[in-house]
Amino acid sequence: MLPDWVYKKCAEVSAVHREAAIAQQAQLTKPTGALGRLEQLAIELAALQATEQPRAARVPIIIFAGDHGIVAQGVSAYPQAVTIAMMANFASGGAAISVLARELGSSLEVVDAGSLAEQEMPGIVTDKPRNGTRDFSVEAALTPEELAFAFETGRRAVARAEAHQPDLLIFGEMGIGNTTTSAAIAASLLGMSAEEIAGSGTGIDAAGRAHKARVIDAAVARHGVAGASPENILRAVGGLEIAAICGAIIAAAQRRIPVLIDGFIVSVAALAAVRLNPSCQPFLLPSHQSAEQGHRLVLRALNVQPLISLDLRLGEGSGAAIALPLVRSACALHNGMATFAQANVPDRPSGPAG
Ligand SMILES: O=C(O)c1ccc[n+]([C@@H]2O[C@H](COP(=O)([O-])O)[C@@H](O)[C@H]2O)c1
Ligand SMILES: Cc1cc2nc[nH]c2cc1C
Repeated sequence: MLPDWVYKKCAEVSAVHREAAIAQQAQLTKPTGALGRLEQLAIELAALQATEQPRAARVPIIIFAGDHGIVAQGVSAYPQAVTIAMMANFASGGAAISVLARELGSSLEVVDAGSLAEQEMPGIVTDKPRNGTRDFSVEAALTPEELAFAFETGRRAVARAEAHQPDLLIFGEMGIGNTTTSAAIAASLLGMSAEEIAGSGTGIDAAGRAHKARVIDAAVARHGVAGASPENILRAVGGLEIAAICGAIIAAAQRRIPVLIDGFIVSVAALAAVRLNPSCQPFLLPSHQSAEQGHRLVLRALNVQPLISLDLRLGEGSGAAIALPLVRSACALHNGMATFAQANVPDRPSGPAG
């Protein structure tokens, strides 16, 4: 159902560079382990990038947008028209991620992966098989061909980003209704009830959340996708921007480009990517834990620990962008600190007493 490249092995993580980075960390002028998880981050990045000097300088941001037929069931606090309006806001520089991209010196590309926009929009790449998904409470969201197209959309975006020689990539998303879609995918992949995973998204109340969970559980049962293959889950209850991100993650890992994972929706796309192609797993770097209820469960399933937890629930790649300076600090420390020998600082004595 999906293109062959989706299943091709991702780049090898370099054990040689991991060992070299571990040895380098041990020589830096600090008590062993004193930089905590930043040490691990630098070591993993060195292994992923197969380099002695891990880098997080060039980090293009790509936002994939899509609309969701499921909004007809009253599952979002905001009108569907926000998706297209925010796409224009990203492109004209007024959205949170636009500000963060400028602050970080990152390029920002907006891809219409499946919004309801009838026409091409200025400053936005249009690359979609249809306008919006079907309402998955009544029929499958996508055809197999539409799903395959969305994966290619993700791969094409990564191929364009390669021109910037990225050290890392950040993928963001925009799509009113996409926390419902993501919760349906996550519930199906994890074999859990929507009650455990569905959150308040853009801000629905407790009654709205209970309704959202019922809509999801009924749809998962209707399509019979609890515990099904990721391909069937994405076709039945998926979203075009989510499938595009899934393809983009695999394509990035195949090109040895680590990805800083954003919030709930991007993490669900990452979980589907890992289920489709487990060799992309090491290339997923955590950023933040979103306020969306199910994010903790999805991060646990991905086996990653978030760097920060600031109750963000914006999406757009904003959590990853906010966490990027920590990754940059980890690299700068790894590459720039003096060793005990260079600085003439006495190291801890080796042996049992040391
Ligand atoms: O990234 C997150 O964790 C996150 C959590 C809640 C909401 N969002 C954003 O809000 C939109 C989806 O919310 P909703 O309520 O319409 O499903 C979508 O555009 C996401 O970018 C994002
Ligand atoms: C205004 C607005 C901005 C967003 N950015 C990402 N999701 C969003 C949802 C809304 C409603």
